[in-house]
Amino acid sequence: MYSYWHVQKEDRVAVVTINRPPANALSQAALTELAALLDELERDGQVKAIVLTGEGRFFIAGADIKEFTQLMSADAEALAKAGQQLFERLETFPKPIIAAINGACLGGGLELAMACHIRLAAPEAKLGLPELNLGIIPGYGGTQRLPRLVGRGKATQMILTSEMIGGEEALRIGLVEAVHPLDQLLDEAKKLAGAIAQKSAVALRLALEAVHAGTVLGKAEGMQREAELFGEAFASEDVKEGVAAFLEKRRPQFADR
Ligand SMILES: C/C=C/C(=O)SCCNC(=O)CCNC(=O)[C@H](O)C(C)(C)COP(=O)(O)OP(=O)(O)OC[C@H]1O[C@@H](n2cnc3c(N)ncnc32)[C@H](O)[C@@H]1OP(=O)(O)O
Repeated sequence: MYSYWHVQKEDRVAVVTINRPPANALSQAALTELAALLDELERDGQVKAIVLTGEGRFFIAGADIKEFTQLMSADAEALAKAGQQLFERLETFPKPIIAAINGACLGGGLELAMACHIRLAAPEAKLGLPELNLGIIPGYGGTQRLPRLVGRGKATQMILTSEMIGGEEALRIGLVEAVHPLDQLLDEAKKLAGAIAQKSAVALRLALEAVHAGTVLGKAEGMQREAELFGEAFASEDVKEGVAAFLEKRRPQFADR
């Protein structure tokens, strides 16, 4: 159904794999398909968590550089805005998205991974924003998200030098949450997604929104939003089940309502 994205749904988790040899570069067509795929995953009530990974030895080596040869300045601005919008959609997606970074995760690839909610990596992954090597700058949100994740100094250093770091270094600076051997990475990501999928879909959505609010609003407004969302959680059926299950010393069976 999609030319560049393979989707496997299993136990309420969708594993989405980009397959665009040789480097899984993000062409405009691949990004258009990703937007449609997100629509599908949002609608699918069976899917509660998503794992995003790359086929072969690359995660995503960036935007497709071959599409840059004819790009004019005005078109480039529009292209950046469209990419930013799509990655904003990932960041505000109502279901958790885990990036399983299996290999080169560069430029637009890292920008996509940074828009995901959680990142896991293999030690041999290579993460970086090497756009300056091409005489351009990151354009899909990299200059904004990287400093928020690793601090302004380290982000500026990575962007200005185009340095690529491995999974362990990415873990050390807070760019990824965990490192797993490559042959276990996908299983670990699925395991994490599966554990998350046990929660109420309502609470997952509200928690994601509350955390995101904190990154775009000031603290006082973020607190206000958290209180509102806390109130919304109490309007769900799942809160009754969660509290009853705790009191009855059993596992909750959430209806996701
Ligand atoms: C708004 C967003 C902007 C951006 O994202 S700009 C792009 C940022 N990304 C980059 O600059 C990364 C460019 N790629 C590389 O630096 C290297 O590649 C790697 C480090 C990822 C891998 O190096 P190695 O293992 O030596 O492989 P290889 O022979 O360079 O690449 C294998 C094939 O993949 C193609 N390729 C790699 N990255 C891209 C890309 N981003 N766009 C289009 N093609 C790419 C190559 O050309 C080549 O292809 P062939 O085998 O036909 O020669």
